[in-house]
This record gives sequence, structure tokens and C-alpha cells, in this order.
Amino acid sequence: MTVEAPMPMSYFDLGGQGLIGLFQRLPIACMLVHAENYKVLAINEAFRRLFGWSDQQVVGHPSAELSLWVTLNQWEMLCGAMSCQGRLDQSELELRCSDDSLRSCLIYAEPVEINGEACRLLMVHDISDRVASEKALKRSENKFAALFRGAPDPCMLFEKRTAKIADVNRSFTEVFGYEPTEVVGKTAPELGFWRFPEKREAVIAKLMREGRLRNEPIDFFARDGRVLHCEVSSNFVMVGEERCTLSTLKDVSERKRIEARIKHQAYHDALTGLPNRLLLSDRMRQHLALGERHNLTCALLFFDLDHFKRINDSLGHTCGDAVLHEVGRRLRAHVRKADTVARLGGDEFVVLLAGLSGNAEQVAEQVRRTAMQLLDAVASPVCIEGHSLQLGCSVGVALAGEHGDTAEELLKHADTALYGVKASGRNSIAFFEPQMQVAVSQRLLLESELRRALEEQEFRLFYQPQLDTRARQIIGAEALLRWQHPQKGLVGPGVFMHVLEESGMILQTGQWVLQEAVRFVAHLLDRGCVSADTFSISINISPRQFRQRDFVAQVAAAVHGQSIPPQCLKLEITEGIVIDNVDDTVDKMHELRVMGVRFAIDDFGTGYSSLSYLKRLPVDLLKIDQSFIRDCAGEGSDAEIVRAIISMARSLKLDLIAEGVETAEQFAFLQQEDCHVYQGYYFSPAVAPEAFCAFLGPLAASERLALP
Ligand SMILES: Nc1nc2c(ncn2[C@@H]2O[C@@H]3COP(=O)(O)O[C@H]4[C@@H](O)[C@H](n5cnc6c(=O)[nH]c(N)nc65)O[C@@H]4COP(=O)(O)O[C@H]3[C@H]2O)c(=O)[nH]1
Repeated sequence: MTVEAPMPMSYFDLGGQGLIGLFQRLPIACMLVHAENYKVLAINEAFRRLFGWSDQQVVGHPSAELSLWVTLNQWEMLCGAMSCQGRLDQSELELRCSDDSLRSCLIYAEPVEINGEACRLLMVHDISDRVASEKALKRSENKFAALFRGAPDPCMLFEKRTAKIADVNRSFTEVFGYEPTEVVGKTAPELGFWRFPEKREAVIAKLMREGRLRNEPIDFFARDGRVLHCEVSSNFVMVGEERCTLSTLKDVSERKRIEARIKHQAYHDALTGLPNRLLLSDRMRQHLALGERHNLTCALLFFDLDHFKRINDSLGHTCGDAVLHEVGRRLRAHVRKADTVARLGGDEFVVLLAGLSGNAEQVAEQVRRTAMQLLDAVASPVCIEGHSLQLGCSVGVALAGEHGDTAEELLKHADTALYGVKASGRNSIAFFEPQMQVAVSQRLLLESELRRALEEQEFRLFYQPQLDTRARQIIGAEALLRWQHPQKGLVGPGVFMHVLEESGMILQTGQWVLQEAVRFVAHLLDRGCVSADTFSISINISPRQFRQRDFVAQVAAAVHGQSIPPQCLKLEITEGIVIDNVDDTVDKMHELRVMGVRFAIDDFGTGYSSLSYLKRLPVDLLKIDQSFIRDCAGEGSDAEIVRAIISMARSLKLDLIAEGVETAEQFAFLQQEDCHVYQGYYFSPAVAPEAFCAFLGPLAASERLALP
């Protein structure tokens, strides 16, 4: 660009002093150019300030050559417009400053005549700030739109003015099922998707008051009618010129469902779905507090199914579970809505009767009546898996106020009362009495004494002979547990066996019995008292003991440890063990049978199903239960049962022992029915090992056998 000397100010002089002054003072940047040669005639102060160009750099130069233009096109375009229309309506372009920065400008041009010369007055309006903020706005609008559309949670945009839905995002459509066309332009009430529309006003008031909402729990209906639990966050945004409410509706239904399930699990019994101990205690506390205020009282009924263990053992856990389910259902069906039926575990149910009124006698009578109804409800026969079962139950009752003031106390006392019912025969009701506490204490004392007995090795094994009268021989003995109590003397298993089983101590005790019995056989064999071909020791195996994973290994270790022939050991199991888990039982029995150990089914005939599984089991011997032997010589049906068992054993080629033979009549009957192996007081009770050895003496045996 050739730099020429600036044009003399005479141009303006010609126009008069007032014009130049005005030109220079104009607040808008101006440039005066010649209309023909387009040389710059003058620039004003605002121009210099805006672009930083000096008079020397601009004035006198051909306009086209100014560094002001970012491209040559710009000037050519302006020129073209000016020569066409003689003027230039606003044209928006970017112009360069002396420091190389760019400014967004609107340019206008007006023809002016100065000193008779046609000129163009270019006025430049700086709109850089506006353009920058428009750009920023555009950018943020684009960003907002992108965020809105792509947000993972459902979003809605409402016009604040009209409350109409302006837009919804993709996630909204996915979760709520509405297409944008179905909702845009409608208000929320028109859409009818609030589950509780009456809450809407309060929520809007909160939004107005606080300027925003944060995780407000609101339930909506999806398009298909499903209820969606949402957490709504809202705030105000400007979208273009419009003030809007942006709401994010986070669907927390799944989380709520999981939370509800976890809460339900924490407070309910998994099998029956009834409240558990935790929820029961909570409800009791509530009722006790309410009762005080409204002069009402409540009662706690502790239920325990009689002989449930037998059902579980003989028919299996699935059947046991179904029974528990049915009992829970029946109890629930016979109490009022305000009452609570809870299951504490096992076969223990608790009913909380709430809102009772009247004097102490009236309340007690009311509770007794309800308890009787519940007892009857449980007692009506139930058919499960083809088995018709008659259930019985015992109920212990504690009345609030009279028998305790706290949930814990009432529960404890109802449990104690239940213990009282069980101790005095089952299938009835008992209210708590302070002396019942004594029985409970005794049970606890017995358990701790048994633990001590185990440690102090106070258990003994007694042996009851088993005789074959045809072979005139003692063919075995049943090992029976005794407790040599330091003060009470010899105690039989009837007193403590249930405590050993309930407490789990039977596992340790059972293992001791196994080892001790095997040691005794080894001793007898060593001393030549018995022959391995004809003699075996029977031991009772409890269900818990048999179910142990390593039961087979325990037996093997005992047999090998004493090097006895395995056939000298006979394991007595009950039908209950078998039915509880037939596959596991069959597997274990086979493993032991392969080893040489033999099996007897104890108490045969008393279980729920006797025959169906017998063929699958490697059983050697059936023991006819003593309850059938007791009356077998009489007129009743027991004789028929014994005959049936004998003929069945014969057809299945199983050995047979009649257990509990006490009288000559029983003995005669059995002999007549061709049953020749016996165990019973008629021959001998269980005796200490030394006495048994003496009994084995050939003389003693034959004398005894000669008795009948
Ligand atoms: N009325 C009468 N009873 C007779 C007669 N002959 C034998 N008995 C008794 O009948 C029971 C037979 O044992 P069980 O049926 O296996 O019944 C046993 C068995 O189920 C259990 N038991 C005993 N010892 C053990 C053991 O070491 N382990 C396990 N798991 N249970 C045992 O305790 C139950 C009772 O044992 P005991 O009191 O020793 O009672 C024994 C025995 O003394 C008789 O002629 N008349």
C-alpha cells in the first residue's frame, strides 16, 4: 500500500468549521471516502479509538488498500452496493484493528457532498459485544439442547408462562412411553400423569418459594398405567426469550422396589411372609404405648406345633414347609386385621391380639376364646402332598400388664407358658404363671449339666441283649446311652435325649457312642466272648448325626480304628431319617453297606410311610416297634399289624427283631408267628458292660433261653 500524505482538512474547511467539529465528535466511528476514487478523506475520533488506526495509516489511502478489510471482497462488496444504490444499508462484517484483532461491525454508508465533491460517509457501528454474547448464547443453547436430548434421565421443559410442556427428551419417551407429539403443548393436568394430582399445587408452591426442587419424591403414571416412583429436580432456565421450568424425573421405581424388598426381608419371615420377631417386637411396643393412652391392652399367644419334627423327619422338609405355610394362613384367617401373626422360626408362631378392653377377667376370657378358636383352626386336618395330617399345637399366653409390661417380658413369659403346656401334655392352652419359670430354668440347667457331663465323661453305654431262640444264641446287643449323674445316679435317655438333640450336643455324644460301642465289640471279640460270624452291636443313629457330611468317614474311622469286622456293627436308623432325604440316605447306606456295615430300621411301623422306600434301601433288619408288641397278644389290631410286618419282612428277605418283649404271652405269640429274635425285659434290660459279659457266659445264656 502506498502511503500518501493525508488529505488536507480543507475539505471540511469548505464545509465550514461546524461540520468538522461535528464529524470529529460523532460517537459513531466514521470514515469519509471520495465517491469516485474512493480515497479516504477523513476518519473521526471514534474510528481511531475503535480500530486503533491513525490518520497517517488511513487518510489519503485508497480504501481498497486499507488493512481494515479482512478480505478484499469485503470492500468490493461494499463498493458494489454503494455504486448501485448510492448508499449502503446496514451490512454486517468483521473489520481488522491495528493490533490485528477483529471487531464485528455494522456498516452504513450515506452519500454526502462536500465542497461540491461527491463523497460517501461510512458509519461503523461496533456490535462485537452483542455478536459475542449471541454466539455464546447460541453455544450454550446448543449445549443445553444436547444435554437435554441426551440426558439419561427423563427431562421435561415447561413454559413458565403457560405451564405447557415445551419439550421432552428421548429418555422421557422411553420411560413414560409418550411420544413428544403426544405431550408437547399440553399441561401436566391435561396429560393426567400425576398419580396424586392433589399434591401438585404444594410442589409448585415449593418450587416458586425456593426457586428449585431437589429430588422431590413424586409418583407418576406411565402411558400404559404403570406407577413410576420418581425423584423430581426442577429449576428455571431461559430458553431463547422464554422462561421455562426444566424438570428431571429420575425413575427410582427399581431402587424403591429393592429397598422395599430388603425392608420386607428384614421384617418378615421368608417362608410364610409373616412378620418376624423384629416386626412383632416393634408392633408390640406400639400397641403397648397406644394401649396406655387409650386404656386398651393386648395379649401374646405363643404357638408351637406338637410333634412337628416328626412330620419334618418322616415326610421331608418340603412337606414341613407346606404345613408351616398352612398354619400361618389359618392363624391369619382367624384374627382381626389389627392383630399380628408372626413366625419366629421353626414351628413357632406368635399371635399378638391388640386393642383388648374390659377388666382383667373379661380380657382373659376373650383371649382364651380366641386361643381356642385358633387351636381348632390349626387342628382341622390338612392335606399336603397326598398326606392327610392332623396337627396339634400348644399355646402359651401372656397378658400385657398382668404378665409383663415390655415386649421382651411378654414374649419371654408367653414362651414360658408354652413350655408349661408342653410339660403337662400338649394340644392345649396355658396362661403364664410365675412358677412356670422354674421349669424353664430346669431345662436350661439340664442343658448346662449335660455340657458338663460331656466334658467330665459321665456318659456310659449299657447293652441290651438280642436273642435268637431258635439258634439258642445271643446274636447281638443294642447299645443304649446312660448318664452316670454324680448326685442323681444312673439317668436314662428319656430324661435328656431331647435336650441333646435340640442343643446339637447329640453330634458329639453320638460320635462317642459309636467309638465306645465299637471298642466294646473289639473287647468281646478279643476275649473270645462272641463270634464275629454271629454277633453284632446295634447303635442308635439320630437324624442330625446321620446327616453330617462326614458321617460315613466317622463310621469307617471307628471300625478301622478298632479293627473289628464291619459286619459286627449295625446302625439303627428310623424311617424319619430315610424320608427326610432319600437320596442322601441311600448313598450313605450304600457306601457303608459296601464296607460291610449293616442296617436296621428302628421303630418300624410307626412312621408315615413304611413300605415305598424299603426296596431301595440296603437294609438287613426290621425292628418291630414295642408299641405293637405291647398288645400283640391281645384282641386288638396290633396282632394283625405284627403279622403283616412279619410277612412283609419275610417276602423282602429281611431279618426281624421284636423289640420290647416283656411277657410270656407276647413271647408265645411271636414264636407262633414264626418270629424268633427278641429284645426285651422278658430276657434282660440293658445292662452295664461287665454284666453283659457275664450274661454272655454260655451257661447263663442257655439257662436264660431255657426259661420260657
Ligand atoms: N418298656 C420296655 N422298654 C424296653 C424293653 N426292652 C427294652 N426297652 C427300652 O426300649 C428302648 C429301646 O431303644 P430305642 O427304641 O432305640 O429308643 C431309644 C433311643 O431312641 C434313644 N437312645 C438311647 N441311646 C441312644 C444313643 O446312644 N443314641 C441315640 N441317638 N439315641 C439313643 O433313647 C430311647 C430310649 O432308650 P432307653 O430308655 O434305653 O430305652 C430302650 C430300652 O431300654 C421292654 O421290654 N419294655
